[in-house]
Amino acid sequence: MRGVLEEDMLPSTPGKVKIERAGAMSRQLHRCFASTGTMFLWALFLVAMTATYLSFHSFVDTSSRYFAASWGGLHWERQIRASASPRRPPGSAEGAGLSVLVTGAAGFVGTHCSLALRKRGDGVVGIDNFNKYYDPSLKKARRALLASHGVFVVEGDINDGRLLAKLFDVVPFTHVLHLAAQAGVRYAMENPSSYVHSNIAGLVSLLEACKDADPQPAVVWASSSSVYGLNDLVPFSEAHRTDRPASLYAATKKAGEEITHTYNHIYGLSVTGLRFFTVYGPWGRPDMAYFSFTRNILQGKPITVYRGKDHVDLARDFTYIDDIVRGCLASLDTAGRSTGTGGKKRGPAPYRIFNLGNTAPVTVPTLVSILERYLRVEAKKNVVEMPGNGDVPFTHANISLAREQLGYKPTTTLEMGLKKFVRWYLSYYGYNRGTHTFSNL
Ligand SMILES: O=C(O)[C@H]1O[C@H](OP(=O)(O)OP(=O)(O)OC[C@H]2O[C@@H](n3ccc(=O)[nH]c3=O)[C@H](O)[C@@H]2O)[C@H](O)[C@@H](O)[C@@H]1O
Repeated sequence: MRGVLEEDMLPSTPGKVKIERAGAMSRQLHRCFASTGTMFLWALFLVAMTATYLSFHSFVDTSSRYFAASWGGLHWERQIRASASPRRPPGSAEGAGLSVLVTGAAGFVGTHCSLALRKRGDGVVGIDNFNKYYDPSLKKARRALLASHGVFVVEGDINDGRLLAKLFDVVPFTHVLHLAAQAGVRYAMENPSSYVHSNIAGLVSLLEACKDADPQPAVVWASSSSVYGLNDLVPFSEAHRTDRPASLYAATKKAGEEITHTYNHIYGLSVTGLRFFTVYGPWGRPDMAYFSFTRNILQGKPITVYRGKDHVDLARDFTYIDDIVRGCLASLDTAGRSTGTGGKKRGPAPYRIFNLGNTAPVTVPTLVSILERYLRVEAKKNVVEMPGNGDVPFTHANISLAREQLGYKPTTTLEMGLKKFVRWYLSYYGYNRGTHTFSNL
């Protein structure tokens, strides 16, 4: 048996129902659209409804973005433009001035480079996500320092493609100095995904924005001495093997070198990768040994000093921040143009990699004894064998290539650099206000 609904739908005589239904429909249509005037009104009504829907949708979209994000709006755009404008005097010997987007601007190297650029009259806009890998109040203090020199730092993540696209919309940046990263060699065992998030996904997101930008900026970015991994030829040269990383951190930096190469090859982005060697100095990173040793020594807490196999001391080619800043600025100045526009390559663009080290390695126990001298406190040392946590026994940079092509010439010994660091540390953390005086600094 067929159901009632089914019976209603099937004609008793094929063809009959069509005629009847067609007649009924035309009567209905006639009623609805009795005149062309009514049809016009209906059309007008539909257009108005569609327009209302679309504008409401775009209002919701835009306002939700502004409520959710700390960026956007006319005032924000004005701040970005002002910060990005070079302020070199017209006709100055250095030329028109760069307009640089600095990622990780509230970080250690980012802050120093942003200040140096601003001081010589370049335009700088920073971006930083102020994550909690180490004390965010130090990052906020660096941001305040930058603000006092007219450098605006956007709070945002390099994984936010819409934010990056907006920044490039507002400013035709000539250069990107990409320093945002998840740093630290040993922390990669605790939180591996943070390295993939910042050093791989974040890097790709940034390069996508750079290749889409018109004009495309030249990109200078921070790789790491850790890419040399298990290489034991010294001093480390750019021509040596870098396919045996010892930590996930190093592996993400090495991946970054390969990823930037593809963007150079496919899209004509000018790329310079800088392999930094254990950078230290004022406003530095609290997770690094020289910084945490200083804190613990002053607080009377023990420090752990790692030692290599067969009781061999570990050594690092510690490089002072001012030398690194000079290397970064020279890289920006000599970068050469990206050749693509709107994601299309127009010709080959430079792809460079440089070691930026001090080329004078110092052992970790020597680092400790310099700090003890400046702090006038003997450290409580726990000497333990280096755990298998991604560390390498020594680093030592060959800097001939950077010297030749960038004019890079580090001038600060660890002794001199630590003196400046300790002076800053004592003042920043208020040690000089009490009864302590450090007249030796
Ligand atoms: O050159 C680089 O590419 C890297 O330099 C540093 O990494 P690292 O050299 O390991 O710097 P520290 O963490 O300050 O360690 C310096 C030395 O002190 C040793 N150390 C560290 C911590 C500790 O508690 N005890 C200790 O003896 C380490 O084994 C190492 O030999 C940075 O943390 C990385 O972000 C950077 O990429």
